[in-house]
Amino acid sequence: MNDPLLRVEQLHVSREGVPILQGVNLQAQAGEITGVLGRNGAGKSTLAYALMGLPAYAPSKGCIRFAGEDITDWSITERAQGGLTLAWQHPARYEGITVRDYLKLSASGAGEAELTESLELVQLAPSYLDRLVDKALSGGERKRIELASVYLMHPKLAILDEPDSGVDLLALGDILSLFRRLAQEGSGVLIITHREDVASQCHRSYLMCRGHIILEGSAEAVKRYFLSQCEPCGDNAPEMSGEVAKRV
Ligand SMILES: Nc1ncnc2c1ncn2[C@@H]1O[C@H](COP(=O)(O)OP(=O)(O)OP(=O)(O)O)[C@@H](O)[C@H]1O
Repeated sequence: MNDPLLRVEQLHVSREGVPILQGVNLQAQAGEITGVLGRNGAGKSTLAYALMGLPAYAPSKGCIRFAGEDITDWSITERAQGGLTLAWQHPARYEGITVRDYLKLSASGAGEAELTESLELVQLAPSYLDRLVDKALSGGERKRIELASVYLMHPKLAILDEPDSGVDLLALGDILSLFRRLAQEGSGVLIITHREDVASQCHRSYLMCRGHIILEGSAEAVKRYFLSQCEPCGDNAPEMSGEVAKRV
């Protein structure tokens, strides 16, 4: 098998002295959608921020290899220039900038037709190009615009942190078809989600629990395990030991 686009090995990340990720191993391939499924607090966003290179999430141990390079010590800018992009769980507002100009930050050479097509893919009318990316846009509209900008970037790897958050009115199928299209055009897509119906659309999935990857396998098998085993466990959460995920 080809070297994967992304290979994470034994990643450990702490926040203010508290260990959050504890030996995470995972891979993502170009042209595929990979899912990381887990309940609230499992460590999914921490993983996304560590992959993107946010300084507060620098790993204490482990290695991130991307497109054949060890990027563990690369800055966010270097990772972005290398083709890694993150769509945030809660997209930012950019006061005073139009949607057109915001999208052009992702694809400076894009013409009007390309910008309009990217909005169509997230079910927004072309008239949104003239709107401002400010508080007058709903959270769901900002999220769709952010997803359109990720599409326009054609990144090597798009990391999508809870990509459906705030988009209740947008049929899940619409955003999933956007991700499928990104993958068909050659990007790797890493979806981070607590929704098993989102994860079930991936080519492969990982199940994360309390900072560990506990299971990897086909999206359907991981979903089945999640639904049958992963009740919210609160204080009764199992102690994690060992760092090798079960394969299903
Ligand atoms: N600065 C911090 N200090 C201590 N614990 C932290 C800190 N930041 C995050 N955590 C804890 O790390 C765990 C993982 O957080 P993270 O946001 O990565 O989870 P998540 O899986 O993305 O959750 P959600 O689905 O709710 O967004 C949580 O228990 C959280 O409380």
